[in-house]
Amino acid sequence: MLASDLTIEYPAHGPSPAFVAVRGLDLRVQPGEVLGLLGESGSGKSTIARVLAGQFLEAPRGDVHPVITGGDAEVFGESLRKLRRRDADRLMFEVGYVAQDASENLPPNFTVSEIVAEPILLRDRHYNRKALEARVVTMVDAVRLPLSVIPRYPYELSAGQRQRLAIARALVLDPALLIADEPTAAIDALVRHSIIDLIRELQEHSAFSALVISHDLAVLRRIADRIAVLKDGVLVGYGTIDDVLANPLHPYVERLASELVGLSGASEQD
Ligand SMILES: Nc1ncnc2c1ncn2[C@@H]1O[C@H](COP(=O)(O)OP(=O)(O)OP(=O)(O)O)[C@@H](O)[C@H]1O
Repeated sequence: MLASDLTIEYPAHGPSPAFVAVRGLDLRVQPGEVLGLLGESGSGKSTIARVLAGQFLEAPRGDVHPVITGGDAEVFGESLRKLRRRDADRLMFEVGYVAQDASENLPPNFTVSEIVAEPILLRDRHYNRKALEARVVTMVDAVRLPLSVIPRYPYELSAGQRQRLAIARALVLDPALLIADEPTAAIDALVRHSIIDLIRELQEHSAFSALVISHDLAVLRRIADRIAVLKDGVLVGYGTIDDVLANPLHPYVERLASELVGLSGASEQD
């Protein structure tokens, strides 16, 4: 994945004027790398995730979808600026996407089995049923869910289990790139690390590239090889976590670095 001078805008709608959410972004996720995208609320992280996952050609009723108004991004050589509906469907099968609210938006009337199997059937509705069942078992097991959840519905699972289910669904087609938007946001602190460690473990096993988004540096420290720091839609830090924090190029990064020093000072005193 390569973004060059990428600018993304929400067009004017109703009384709301047009809004540039991401400006002049240069970003690359290398093959097999986990890149962390860090930034405070409203900095444009979800907009980038949605665009890079190719899920920006449609918007929910009454809303607008983001538009690439400058530069471009390429995902597996596909220009997102020129993306058409047909290409977006194909991209959906190549990029695993865990949206920010994925675990809360799982189809309520589908069982775990149907939810994990759905992307396979969308790609090939004649897929062999026995192979499909076997793939569901493999994925449920891979995300460390008990096989007893297979006939259950999302509302019967805990928030952490639903998140594992969303990850299983995103990875069922063996994507070469995973985009995970705040994968630990809806989960209590105790389970948070286990979800992040699970993504890292799956990534190491299957060697996919990943863009993991979080507002929490501690989360990214656990998983990312490098980070990109976003502030008000602009990249203000990019590199290994240690390099970015050691050479802050923006007051926001400086603040992050000093907060971290404060934290480690506090833990030394404990
Ligand atoms: N549909 C929309 N129309 C207009 N502006 C929008 C729309 N969706 C998001 N924005 C604006 O774009 C900016 C970036 O939003 P985005 O959701 O990408 O941020 P974020 O970093 O993911 O925030 P959070 O961590 O809170 O999810 C925000 O200022 C937001 O208000």
